[in-house]
Amino acid sequence: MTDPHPRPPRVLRLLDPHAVLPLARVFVVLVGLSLIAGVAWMIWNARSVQLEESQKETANLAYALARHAQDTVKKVDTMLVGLVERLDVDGMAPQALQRLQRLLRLLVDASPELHGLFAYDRDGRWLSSSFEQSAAAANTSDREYFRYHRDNPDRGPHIGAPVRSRITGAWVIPISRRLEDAHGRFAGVVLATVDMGYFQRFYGTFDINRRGALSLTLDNGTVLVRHPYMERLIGASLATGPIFREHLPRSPVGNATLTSVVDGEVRLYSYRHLEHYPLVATAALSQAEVLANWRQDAYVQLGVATALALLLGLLGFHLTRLIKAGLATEAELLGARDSLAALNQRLEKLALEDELTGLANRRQFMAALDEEVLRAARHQRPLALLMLDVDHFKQFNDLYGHSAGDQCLRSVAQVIRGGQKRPGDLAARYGGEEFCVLLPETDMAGALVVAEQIRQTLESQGLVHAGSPLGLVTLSAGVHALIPTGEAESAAQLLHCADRALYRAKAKGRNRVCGFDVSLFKEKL
Ligand SMILES: Nc1nc2c(ncn2[C@@H]2O[C@H](COP(=O)(O)OP(=O)(O)OP(=O)(O)O)[C@@H](O)[C@H]2O)c(=O)[nH]1
Repeated sequence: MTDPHPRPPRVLRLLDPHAVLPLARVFVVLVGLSLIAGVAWMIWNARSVQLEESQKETANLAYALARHAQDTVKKVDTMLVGLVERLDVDGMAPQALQRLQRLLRLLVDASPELHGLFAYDRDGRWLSSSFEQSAAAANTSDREYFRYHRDNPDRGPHIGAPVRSRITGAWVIPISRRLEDAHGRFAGVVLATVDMGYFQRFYGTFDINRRGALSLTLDNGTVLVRHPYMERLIGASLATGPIFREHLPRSPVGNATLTSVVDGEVRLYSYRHLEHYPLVATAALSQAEVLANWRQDAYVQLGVATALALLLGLLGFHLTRLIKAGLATEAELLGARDSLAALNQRLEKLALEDELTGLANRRQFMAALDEEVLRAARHQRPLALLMLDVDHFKQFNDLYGHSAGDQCLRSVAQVIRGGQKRPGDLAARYGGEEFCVLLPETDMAGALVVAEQIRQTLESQGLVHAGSPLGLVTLSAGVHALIPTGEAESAAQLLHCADRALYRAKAKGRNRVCGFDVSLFKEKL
């Protein structure tokens, strides 16, 4: 058996409006999530780009600081080399030292980075200086740089921790070289003090926002210069900080994002160890400041994306409501269509069926008769018609009443319905107490047998009819069969002849079957 409602293919099932509703919900959620995810990705990407750019900026800054420190120290050291040479050649006689003092003053006046130039003997006593002789600076043997050169044969430059000048009180960075006599013994120290303000002014020209930091340190972590200036950091040690502990031992140049050991600020750091001196230049920008603009943009973008996602959600909600309403309307329409179809079927049945007996009515019978006549004519096959009429039915009604008469007609109809043997046979109520049975593919002999069977069956039912001579309900039947010519009159001819035969059955005493016999009828058919 074929399924009256076959399952549609998968693609069509997806287009089914009931499947569309969850699909629409999933679609709206996915689009909303994709929107937010896309914007979040863009924001995160912009953050990485911003950090990368800022890190490049700090690397360039560190390079500029290192370059500046390198040039400054080199220039000062070149002067020290010249001074050592001069003392070696001219000796330390008072006249030579007086000439030296004039030179030292000229050099300091011509060098903005210099605070002062000094020469001390092996005991740390003042030999010559760019300053007038001062009691405070008369002996320098307690200074770290002096002790370094006294105890160390190294003749290279030495950069010391910052100290306060004993003459001016200013912070200075001491750069010094060892003096030796002809036998290579320690003979004293030449010293250049570099003005810390010189570095501070230079560092102040860079824009590092409010919380950035620039510094110059010895490679052991001792702070020489720090911008913005912090008194407590000058000479302090950053040796325990991550740059000196972890990064510098691995690479002389590098970048890192670190939390400052000084003030706890998270900064993007770039450091660079000078090529020829034990100095490290460091530039750092505050991560919070670097990301400030990005953060503001991110809030705006996220706000817009969230608003769009909400709007999308609202539209989706509205859309699903519309789909739901559409589905409900569709269901109602389908229900109405089904009811209408059922009603139509019922009306069709009513239009073709006799209400009292449930047999085909006269309209259906006439249509079937025309059709069967044409079919039989086409195939040149016999077609038979029985006309059956209940005997003395008027008396039955009169005796038992109209509703008992109806019931009797139903019983008769039941018997006649039982007379239909083949699927093509059609029993109908022709009108009143008169019935017809149409028998395709049946000749006169076969039709007479069917009619007789019906008559006998009714008789054998024993339906009491006091007004009938037999005391039972009986019927009379007229039968005719023919092979239609195909002309329109065949149907009328069949009806007419069967009716004539019925008339004859009635005339012959009722409760009998008569076939139409043309010889017995005078009239021309
Ligand atoms: N109860 C009932 N009676 C009907 C119906 N249709 C027709 N009749 C009655 O059937 C009777 C038919 O009577 P007649 O045509 O005189 O025929 P008859 O009394 O059967 O006599 P014969 O046919 O000559 O034996 C009439 O009294 C009709 O009123 C019906 O649907 N129900």
